[in-house]
Amino acid sequence: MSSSKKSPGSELNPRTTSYEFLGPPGALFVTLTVPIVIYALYFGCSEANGCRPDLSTIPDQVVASVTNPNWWKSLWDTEAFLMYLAWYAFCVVAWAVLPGDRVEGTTLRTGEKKTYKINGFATLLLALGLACGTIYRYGPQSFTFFYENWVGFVTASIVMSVAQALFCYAMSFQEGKLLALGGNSGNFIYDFFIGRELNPSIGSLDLKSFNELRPGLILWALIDISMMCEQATRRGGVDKVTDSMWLVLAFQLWYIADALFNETAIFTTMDITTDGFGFMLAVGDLAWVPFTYSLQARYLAFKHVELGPVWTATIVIVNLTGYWIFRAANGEKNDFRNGKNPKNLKFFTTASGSKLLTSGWWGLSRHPNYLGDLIMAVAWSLPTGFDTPITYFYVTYFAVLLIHRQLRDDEKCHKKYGKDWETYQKLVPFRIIPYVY
Ligand SMILES: NC(=O)C1=CN([C@@H]2O[C@H](COP(=O)(O)OP(=O)(O)OC[C@H]3O[C@@H](n4cnc5c(N)ncnc54)[C@H](OP(=O)(O)O)[C@@H]3O)[C@@H](O)[C@H]2O)C=CC1
Ligand SMILES: CC(C)=CCC[C@@H](C)[C@H]1CC=C2C3=C(CC[C@@]21C)[C@@]1(C)CC[C@H](O)C(C)(C)[C@@H]1CC3
Repeated sequence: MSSSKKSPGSELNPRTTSYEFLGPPGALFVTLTVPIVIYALYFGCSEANGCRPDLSTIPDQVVASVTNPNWWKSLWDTEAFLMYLAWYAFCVVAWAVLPGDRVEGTTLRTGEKKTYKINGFATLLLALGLACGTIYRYGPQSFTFFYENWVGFVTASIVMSVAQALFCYAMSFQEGKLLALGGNSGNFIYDFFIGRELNPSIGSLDLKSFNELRPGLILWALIDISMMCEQATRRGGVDKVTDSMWLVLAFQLWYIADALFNETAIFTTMDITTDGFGFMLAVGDLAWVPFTYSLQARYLAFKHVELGPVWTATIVIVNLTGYWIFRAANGEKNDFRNGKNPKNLKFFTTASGSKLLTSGWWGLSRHPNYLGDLIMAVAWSLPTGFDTPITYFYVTYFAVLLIHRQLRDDEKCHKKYGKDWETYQKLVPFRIIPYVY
């Protein structure tokens, strides 16, 4: 920490009195549902069923697997678990040894600022370099292990998420910890899910930002590459990979590289400023992102969709439009929160002293960045064609997540800015999509 002003006591760590996610039952529901959905997307969208599961047989299949006392053994793979641990260790070692600037985050309730090491992009380049080197030297068939051992890797990442969430929950009871305002209800299920401590760390390694940007996000890139290799192996070479697979790979790698290139922009997001690090973020970062966001690439590994130039160009335009809105909006807010206003945008000064942009992208809606992200989500699913709705799961889930997130953020800002937030809502009436929502 860069300066010490107040040490966290009960006045800085008040009890959480209002619940989100419908309280402990909702938190328990999401805790159990997220791992189930990750497995269900794998079994429901498989090569065997062509990603068109026969819904009438699902109840019988579920009963048959759950009544088999050894069902859990089919989810466990020691080799995949060890490989996953090696991957996680690689990310930690890369963070420790690769050079990177030390950058301060936003000001915490204590008046302090945390310092973060910025070398996520270098870690991505190293991981991509090693993966591409392996594929170049030994061929695409040497990099298909994620496709072949999918379930084992999913289980490994879920075990890691549970372990980290439990560890952080236990450590949050140590003296002097700054807690998340929303994660200190006293109810284990709820606080474990939301995250009790705001910024848990081991030494100078901040677990929340590390997990959000490195082991899960970079793994997503490697999984996509592995899916491309699976398709290349089946089709007889990387030069035979379909245009649809190249599009998904290019769009998602670009998104991941963008997040890591703009690593410091994460410090003004809700996850870092507001949420604790609990099971929600741990499983979201480590399991959900790599194994559900790569669904389109996994589908294309076994279903070889050819788009042709017109569809390809159309989808590229959709993705570029989304990316332009997403990057410009996040850039405007991030610059502004770091005391810069290069476009001379209009703003509104609240009684708290904090300012809110009212022109540029942030004058069009209260979350223009969500709109750009959603448009990109559509562009990532379109290359899979229209044979199955399951590859559009990401678009549907993401729309629900962003609408819910917007509601949570509105509530947070209302608490923070009071009447000024209502004035701001009148100045910028649309929530996400200008003139629509
Ligand atoms: N791919 C994925 O799965 C996901 C991607 N995302 C992306 O992450 C990015 C960050 O999202 P998120 O953290 O939810 O939200 P935002 O980046 O929109 O941050 C919200 C915060 O910005 C500040 N703010 C709100 N309005 C203004 C304004 N007019 N001017 C200046 N500051 C303002 C407020 O904080 P304060 O005033 O306190 O500074 C508010 O709490 C988005 O691009 C989103 O699309 C998010 C979730 C999942
Ligand atoms: C279902 C479930 C458990 C959901 C938890 C939500 C998480 C999956 C998402 C919460 C916020 C996220 C962000 C990104 C990935 C998804 C999660 C972790 C993000 C890292 C993706 C890349 C972007 O450029 C980003 C850095 C802006 C973004 C930050 C928020």
